[in-house]
Amino acid sequence: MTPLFILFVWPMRKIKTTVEDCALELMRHIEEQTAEGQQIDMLAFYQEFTLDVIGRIAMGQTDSQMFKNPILPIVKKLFEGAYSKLLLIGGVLPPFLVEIVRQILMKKMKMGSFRKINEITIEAVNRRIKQREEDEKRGIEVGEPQDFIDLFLDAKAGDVEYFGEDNGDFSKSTSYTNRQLTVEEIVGQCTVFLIAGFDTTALSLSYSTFLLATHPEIQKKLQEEVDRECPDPEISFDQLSKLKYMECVMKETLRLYPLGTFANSRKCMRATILGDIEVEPGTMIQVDTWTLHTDPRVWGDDAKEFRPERWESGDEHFFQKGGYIPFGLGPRQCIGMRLAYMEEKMLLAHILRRYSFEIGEKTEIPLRLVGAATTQPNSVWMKLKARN
Ligand code: HEM
Repeated sequence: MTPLFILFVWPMRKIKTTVEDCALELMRHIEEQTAEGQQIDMLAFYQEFTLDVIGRIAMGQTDSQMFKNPILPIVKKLFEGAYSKLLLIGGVLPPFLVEIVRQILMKKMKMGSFRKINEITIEAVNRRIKQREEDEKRGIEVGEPQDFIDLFLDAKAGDVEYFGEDNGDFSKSTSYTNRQLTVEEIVGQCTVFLIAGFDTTALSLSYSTFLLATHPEIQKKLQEEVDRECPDPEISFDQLSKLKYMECVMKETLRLYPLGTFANSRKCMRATILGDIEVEPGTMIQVDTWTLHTDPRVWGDDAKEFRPERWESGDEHFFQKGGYIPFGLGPRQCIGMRLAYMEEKMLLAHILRRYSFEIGEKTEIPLRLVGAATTQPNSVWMKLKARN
């Protein structure tokens, strides 16, 4: 079953309030921890932020858990573990080996970090079911959904989008349903959101931060836009949509530092010719997103440069050429894209109104990239200079 429907029925405007709450909470921590001019590792701060957002919209968390969230070290382990490497090579293995890798992963998932995350989510879902039962006994009607758990509990069969084993051309995930979800399935869905939405967005924010600090003229132009479009203490949904240069910065960041690229893999369902290569049905194809995103035939001679302006005249031509796939492509494209962009815009706007990112002695230049399932910088230490 695809979690696709959930981000359609959940109004982004409602999520905006939660995202801004989390952004303001992070601002308090930033202020506290940089008060004496200390440098901070922005990667760690962004992970606190994105986990808080996902925790509050998908995991039944009711208030901020920043810098005290017991789930954080567990989730981080998921991305460091040996099985994230298995996940990575899974995309390029022959089908019979993919099945073996899948079995190993399933076994691993029943142990360790996944088990702990599952336990926490099961508890949250059961708590919500109990709460609803008690409310019903007291004659209290089910109100507006507060988060994804409510939406999943309310979902009827007709709400669920279907994707079969394949769509004729390629296949990816395989399961689907036509009935109300069980607790196990709801827990599975929430866990998918956690895993897919936590690290990716934190990393994208980290890379943007690094690029802004190393390109002060671009940071200044972005600050001018934020000052102009977001003059009030609270940033509205409409103000966010006016941050056009910010969008260019985010797109350019994901071009130079694509994430979760292992997910850009597909099983070929029909005999196909790619360039001068014949691809047999059943072959697993792994797209090399890093190379694609810096191909001079698509991007020009300055392909390796950070130049957000290249997006200012629209992006259709890049998509038409198939040269830009940070969120994948087709029916299984990332469903969290709008959420990720909103989180990034909201947080960066709040930070850049108050501070400028500056390189400090601890900043690693160039970034030291580590990891497996998602490539990530080892750290993104920054000085945050208060603006006048
Ligand atoms: C900058 C942040 C993000 C990046 C770069 C990113 C990237 C990707 C990529 C490359 C895929 C594979 C798409 C494909 O196979 O065509 C994917 C899938 C997915 N992403 Fe994201 N993602 C981000 C944020 C999020 C967030 C915030 C969420 C949810 C809270 C999310 C949820 C998902 C889910 C559920 C899938 C699987 C979709 C499916 O198979 O139907 N992602 N993402």
